Amino acid sequence: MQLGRLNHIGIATPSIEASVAFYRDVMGAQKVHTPFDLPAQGVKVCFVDTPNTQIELLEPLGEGSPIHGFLAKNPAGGQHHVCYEVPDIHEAKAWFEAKGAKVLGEPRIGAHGTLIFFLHPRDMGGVLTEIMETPRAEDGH
Ligand SMILES: CC[C@H](C(=O)O)C(=O)SCCNC(=O)CCNC(=O)[C@H](O)C(C)(C)COP(=O)(O)OP(=O)(O)OC[C@H]1O[C@@H](n2cnc3c(N)ncnc32)[C@H](O)[C@@H]1OP(=O)(O)O
Ligand SMILES: [Co+2]
Repeated sequence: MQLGRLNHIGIATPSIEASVAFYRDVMGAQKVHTPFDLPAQGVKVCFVDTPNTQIELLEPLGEGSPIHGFLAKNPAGGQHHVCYEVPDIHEAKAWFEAKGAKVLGEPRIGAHGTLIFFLHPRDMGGVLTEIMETPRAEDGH
């Protein structure tokens, strides 16, 4: 398996609106994308571009959101996960399983429209890690 680029850093927040204002007005973000809901993943998402990657702002969506647990421990929000790209999601899943890392659930469609999965933080040096298949040009993402 070949580790690709850092696609995004996931930041949990109680308010995407407030976080957008912070990244725009304090951090000088030049491009803030339109927020959108991902009900299947229990999140509202807003991407903020940086020159070499993206910030993925995540607000809980619905009772079962995985963000609720994080915000209960970190009410102001905080760094939630990192996401790396791979050329083949199924090859990557087999790779990490062979390394003994716990893959959380089956690959599913993520915020960029390609297959993703998560690796448990305890197997990743304490960092919740998302693996995402690199969008192909024809995917338009
Ligand atoms: C997919 C759409 C979008 C995209 O980019 O495409 C997203 O990124 S959506 C992001 C939100 N979705 C997820 O996070 C799914 C994967 N997450 C999970 O399955 C859970 O959050 C899990 C298993 C990481 C934690 O579950 P839960 O919160 O119920 O368990 P605990 O609170 O008991 O935590 C267990 C253990 O893990 C530590 N932990 C929890 N969250 C994190 C984190 N974000 N980063 C690092 N460590 C984390 C927690 O402290 C506990 O550690 P322990 O030493 O046992 O106390
Ligand atoms: Co993510």
